[in-house]
Amino acid sequence: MGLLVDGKWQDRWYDTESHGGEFVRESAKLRDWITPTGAPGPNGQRGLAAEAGRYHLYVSLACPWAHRALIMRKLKGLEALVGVSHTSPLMLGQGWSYRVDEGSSGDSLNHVDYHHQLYTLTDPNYTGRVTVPALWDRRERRIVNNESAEIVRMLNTAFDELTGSRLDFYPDDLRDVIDAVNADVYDHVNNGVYKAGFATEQAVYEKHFAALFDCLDRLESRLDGQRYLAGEWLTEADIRLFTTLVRFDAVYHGHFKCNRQRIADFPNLSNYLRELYQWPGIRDTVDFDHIKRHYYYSHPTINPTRIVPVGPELALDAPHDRDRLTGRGVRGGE
Ligand SMILES: N[C@@H](CCC(=O)N[C@@H](CS)C(=O)NCC(=O)O)C(=O)O
Repeated sequence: MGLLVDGKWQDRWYDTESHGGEFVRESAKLRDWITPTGAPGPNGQRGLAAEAGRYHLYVSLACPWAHRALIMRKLKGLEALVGVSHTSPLMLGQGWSYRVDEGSSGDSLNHVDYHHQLYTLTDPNYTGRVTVPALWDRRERRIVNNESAEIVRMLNTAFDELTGSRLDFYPDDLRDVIDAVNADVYDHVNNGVYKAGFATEQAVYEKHFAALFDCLDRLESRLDGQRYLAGEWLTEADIRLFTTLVRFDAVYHGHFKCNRQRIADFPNLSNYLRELYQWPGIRDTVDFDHIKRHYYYSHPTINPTRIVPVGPELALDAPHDRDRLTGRGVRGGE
């Protein structure tokens, strides 16, 4: 694991020491947008036109951020239009790799061995962390965007003319509620598990542990009276929570020491997790072998033996009770 400095790869673990034991996530740097016509993005970002076959997603099947993009690609019917390559689950000295012998799909597009090479193809002097997901433009041979929250939004709308999909995971009238839930879930759950797990000071770990479970308690209550996070419609807020929940009992509970409870111990969250896991298409995007091998094998500061636990048994295919609440599916699909 490491990062690029002036285009040179350096094998370095996160620097928590200069932040008092805190893991501080770096903001994504590549922020262009795909739009239907190539018009600028919502905040004036450089726009690139949606075209069949032009863009390619580089993901890790282990990564919760990349997983958001994979789910959106699936649910929006983009599989024939946007290709995918996945890394090996093992993120070692050279970071994410496309070594087929280590479980990657390989990179049939650019034939790189390591994900950082895609960043230096984009900018030979790139400085920063080298993360998945990355959305690649085959025409300009560069990464368009490496922020999953934005990739999800682009996939939600940019290709609709080409696919005919009318599903809307970020409807106008629900944006305020989605944005508010996302902010809470991002800080305390999606990133919260990392802040607890990568902390190198006891007090820092305990602070993030408490904030994580306070947020899970809030979500548990919220989901008692409504089917999805924004109400009766499944939205991107649910997809963003799902990718952390589905990894929780298998990885975050043990590896990141987020062990006040398992998700299986929260009646509403566990039923909600099962409903989403069973949602047509979603189960196919979940790979527990990659998930478990990645975390337990790639973080030697946390798990130096690299032993990957065998359990737990997960019952994600068991029936759920969410039909007791009104659910209307995804907006646009009615
Ligand atoms: N803000 C980014 C974060 C992505 C991210 O941190 N991905 C992790 C994998 S789960 C990664 O590639 N980490 C490598 C590193 O930090 O060096 C996003 O949501 O797209």
